[in-house]
Amino acid sequence: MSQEAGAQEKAPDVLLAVEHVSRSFSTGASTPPVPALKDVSFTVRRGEVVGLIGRSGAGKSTLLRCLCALERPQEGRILFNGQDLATLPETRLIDVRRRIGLVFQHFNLLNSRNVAGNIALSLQIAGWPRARQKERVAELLKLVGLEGFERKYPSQLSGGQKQRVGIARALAAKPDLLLCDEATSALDPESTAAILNLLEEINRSLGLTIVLITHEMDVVKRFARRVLVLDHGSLVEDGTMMDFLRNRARNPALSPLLAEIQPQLPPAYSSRLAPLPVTFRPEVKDRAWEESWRELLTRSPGAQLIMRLVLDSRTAISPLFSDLDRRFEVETHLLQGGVGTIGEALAGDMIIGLTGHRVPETVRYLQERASGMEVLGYVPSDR
Ligand SMILES: Nc1ncnc2c1ncn2[C@@H]1O[C@H](COP(=O)(O)OP(=O)(O)OP(=O)(O)O)[C@@H](O)[C@H]1O
Repeated sequence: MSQEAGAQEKAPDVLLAVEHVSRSFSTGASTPPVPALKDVSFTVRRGEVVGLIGRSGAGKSTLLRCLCALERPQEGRILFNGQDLATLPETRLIDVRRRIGLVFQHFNLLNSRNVAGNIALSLQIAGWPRARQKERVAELLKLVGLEGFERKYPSQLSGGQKQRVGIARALAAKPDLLLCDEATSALDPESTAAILNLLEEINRSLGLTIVLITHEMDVVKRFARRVLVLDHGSLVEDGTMMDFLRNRARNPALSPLLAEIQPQLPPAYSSRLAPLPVTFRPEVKDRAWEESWRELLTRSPGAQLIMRLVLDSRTAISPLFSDLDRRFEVETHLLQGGVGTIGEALAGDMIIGLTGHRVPETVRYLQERASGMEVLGYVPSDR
């Protein structure tokens, strides 16, 4: 049995398997090659919606080009429907590319063709008989909410409408995978929300696998159930949005991305935030840390311990703050954030201040209950 057939048999629900993919670019004889992707591995199951995020230069475009077989990795395999795009002959790659629909940031519509003509172009390229093209175009216009727009030209459409045409064109030949490259980055917030809703609807109704590549954290938070994070060419996270929030403290690469969506300490507090005399280490039952808090209170009675808390849906809706007051006689101040929807579930993401003598016990108690926690420091008493 070939390696390819073996991979497909092992996991028939896996549409895409990226295995140890590396790609670098040479920029001249005297300079070392620039690594764009370093040993990247992940799989995407059929019907999944995955958000792939990274800052500028993280390697997103390079990965996208490898996924749609426009570029080959120097190392590793990219199995799409069990076929390795890294080694498949060019003649067979043409068929593979037809199984992948691409949605672009700047829509890439032909201005000389009307809406119907732009969508039909995909069908012509895929060799659909002319008689079936008209019916398929009508079906697609209905799907993307553009019935009655077939004779309009791109110049007569808004950005959101152009992207709907782009999505219809990408779906025309019934691909197995929809790859969206910064599909909402050129749109205003309202059109972004509408396009993300449309993609969600398409995933639900057609069961289509979608990989959305973006640098916008807000888009991923809103859309994807699973998040992949690229940083300097390496895959540094693969999990749910909640995993992502939980791991913030552990993985410094995530902080700048999460700063876009997570609550930040208000300036009145951040300007006074000081490091604790002894760092809280969640893994150690540390007497020195507990004693240092009591000693700090003698110098600054009423000091507030400042921490970031991530709560799962059950804890987020529980009366947690009054529970802390009852158990430990601490006051809890909600400084920023609260409870909202993350991915598909309700969750808490907040910054709180704790005052009281039993703050160390409270922090340990929260440690057991919170999905994620980070002690940021303390703010001295202003009394
Ligand atoms: N053709 C190329 N020649 C030389 N270097 C390249 C080439 N393509 C990409 N790179 C380099 O590879 C790295 C990753 O680039 P890539 O375009 O994949 O990142 P990106 O995450 O898509 O960034 P952006 O969000 O800014 O588009 C960068 O350091 C980039 O300069």
